[in-house]
Amino acid sequence: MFVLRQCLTLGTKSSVRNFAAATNLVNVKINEDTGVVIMELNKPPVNSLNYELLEAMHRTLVKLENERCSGMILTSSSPNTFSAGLDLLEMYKPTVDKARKFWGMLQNTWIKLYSAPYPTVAAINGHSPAGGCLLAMSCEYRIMVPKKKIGLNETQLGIVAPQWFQDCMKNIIGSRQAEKALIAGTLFSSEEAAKIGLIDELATDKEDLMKKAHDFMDEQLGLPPLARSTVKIGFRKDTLNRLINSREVDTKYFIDFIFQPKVQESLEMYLQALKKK
Ligand SMILES: CCCCC/C=C\CCC/C=C/CC(=O)SCCNC(=O)CCNC(=O)[C@H](O)C(C)(C)COP(=O)(O)OP(=O)(O)OC[C@H]1O[C@@H](n2cnc3c(N)ncnc32)[C@H](O)[C@@H]1OP(=O)(O)O
Repeated sequence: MFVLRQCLTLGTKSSVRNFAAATNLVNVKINEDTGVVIMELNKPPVNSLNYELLEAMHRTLVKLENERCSGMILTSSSPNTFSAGLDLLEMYKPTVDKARKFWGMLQNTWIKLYSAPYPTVAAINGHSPAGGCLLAMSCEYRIMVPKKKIGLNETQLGIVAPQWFQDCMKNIIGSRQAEKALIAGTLFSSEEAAKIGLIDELATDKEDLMKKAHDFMDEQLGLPPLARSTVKIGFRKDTLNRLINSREVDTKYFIDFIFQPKVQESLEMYLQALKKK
């Protein structure tokens, strides 16, 4: 039986209440029979990743790992968008302290998600540009509804996908395809993404998406968990360590980059264009 609880919920009833009072940016549903969790991003309208949403995700991921959840399906409550990527307002005219805190939380969240020992599936129920694509790529398996867009489109916005975003893409679609996609800032349709292996499966609609996500999870739950997670971490450790060993440098790149007047100009124009749509 599924029980809907808000961020976070593997504890007692009273701890559920405490967490629910803290935030509703992430909904967490647990199948109490299997221990499989559905984490649903819930920041309307487009799940842009601001500090608060990332912090809620990070807190959830820490809890899931501590409580030994058996698997996690990542999806969103938005009808049209999985995640619009990083919240552009976090990068537009922030203070240095705010930008540093934001970037640190993004790094924390990615490290936890990418290294999660339990199986992870992205049930991509809508558009998934840039940081949204990063979240999807950090899961082990990706299933997507038709006729939406996914990719690392940063170049198109006059910004640059950080090295670890690029590494994730390279690990999935290979160096040549990733180089082309990153230079052009390509947003692939769901169908194109399936062709190049950026996503693993297409679903017909949200219901089919969740069914396929559960099917994948059932397969994974049939495998010995320690062997499974050891192989997973073996594949991911170089990519993880590359960021873990250079977090400060990565943060400095981010800060130096976004504070350039040209980058601020690009962000301003892009934000205006989004508002005018
Ligand atoms: C040398 C080394 C250099 C290292 C450099 C280091 C770092 C720099 C790079 C950092 C990396 C950044 C990665 C990112 O994730 S950047 C974000 C990129 N995101 C996007 O391009 C997506 C933008 N959004 C869209 O395309 C669409 O919104 C959509 C997701 C397709 C959904 O479309 P739709 O349903 O039609 O919704 P609207 O467009 O009308 O949007 C509704 C509402 O939401 C606002 N909004 C949308 N996206 C964002 C966002 N990412 N951040 C903040 N706000 C967003 C939009 O403005 C609307 O607002 P209003 O309702 O107020 O009009």
